[in-house]
Amino acid sequence: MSAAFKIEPGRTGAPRIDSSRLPDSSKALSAEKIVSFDLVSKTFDGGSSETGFAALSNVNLDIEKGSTTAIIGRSGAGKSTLIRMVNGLEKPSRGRVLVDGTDVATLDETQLRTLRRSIGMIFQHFNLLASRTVFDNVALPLEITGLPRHEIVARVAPLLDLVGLADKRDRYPSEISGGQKQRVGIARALATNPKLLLSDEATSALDPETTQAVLDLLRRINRELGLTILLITHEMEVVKRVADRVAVIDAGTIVESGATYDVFSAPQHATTKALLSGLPGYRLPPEIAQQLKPAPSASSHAVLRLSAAAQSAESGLSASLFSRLGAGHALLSGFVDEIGGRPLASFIVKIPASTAQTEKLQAELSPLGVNHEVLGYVD
Ligand SMILES: Nc1ncnc2c1ncn2[C@@H]1O[C@H](COP(=O)(O)OP(=O)(O)OP(=O)(O)O)[C@@H](O)[C@H]1O
Repeated sequence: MSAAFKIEPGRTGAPRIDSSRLPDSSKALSAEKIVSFDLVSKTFDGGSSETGFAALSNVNLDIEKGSTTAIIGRSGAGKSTLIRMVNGLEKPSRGRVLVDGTDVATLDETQLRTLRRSIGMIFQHFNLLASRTVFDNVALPLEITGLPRHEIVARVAPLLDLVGLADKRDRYPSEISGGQKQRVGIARALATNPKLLLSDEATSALDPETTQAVLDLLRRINRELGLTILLITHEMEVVKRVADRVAVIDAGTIVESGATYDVFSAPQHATTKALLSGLPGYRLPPEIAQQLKPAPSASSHAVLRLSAAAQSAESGLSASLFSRLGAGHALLSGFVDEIGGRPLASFIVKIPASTAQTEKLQAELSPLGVNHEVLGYVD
């Protein structure tokens, strides 16, 4: 776990992380911060309320240069408010937002315009101008800066190549698909050669196949151009596919953050667990979910979720794991997923409640590098 990513309450007790096992993209991250939220709070005027509505409270979060960081949380948790502070669209009521070390609140209009040119943004509904062709949409931010036409052409053409739309340059937005519209949005966001790309639910309006293609493109941009990406999403599939870092926000507070692999393999906070519960490997078989109780009775079984690096599974982990669970266990489901480029094996098992006493089980499973979580009890 990198020290540059502030650890919030809730990550205590998380599994130890062997940084030598981090994927190459994570290793390549510099510890330099591109964005820092420093004790940021935001209160909106609350209509009849005198105190207003606290949308963000004391948010501390660093975004590492070169990372792809996802901010996740339920609807209304404060994700958009947080991300909009990075380009000065929203101002903190307290605290500071630093971009490359500069407090955004101290910038005058001209400096703010310069900052915004260095930050690209893509949106759920693409925000393209219907009256402009693909080429002219991408060219727009450059026209605003007053760049001569020949330089605009020289900049836009390779961007259209990068996003695979060179053959659509003269089409209008109404003549291209949703995925292609988002590619135009990405090319437009890259036109001013930004150091940071903000993504606000960029794939939420796309079908799964198109989402994959757009995510692949974002991953390429992150790796090949070294662009830092800060995204907000409610899609956990998006997080596990592109984000090397994740921060979980709940009611305006960061409740958990860290490397995506660590957070996804051993979620600590109830909100994180709830957000992940729909992913394969976390999902309970429906008949078990229906029966699940919070406390054991005399004859009940504990339902556990076990997770471990799948490489260990190849080296005989599953055999030792299941032998340590004892003869009374039953495997309810198993899934190997890829989180941030690393395989993670998850099993849902049922064992006699008497063998699920945490300390004993911990002693059995820890040496194998297996995390476990008691999800509840069934008869
Ligand atoms: N301009 C505003 N005035 C008053 N309240 C606001 C304003 N903008 C946001 N809020 C409130 O602040 C809270 C956080 O809003 P925000 O849009 O940041 O959440 P979010 O996590 O992005 O939600 P969603 O996923 O639904 O977009 C919400 O309760 C919202 O109603």
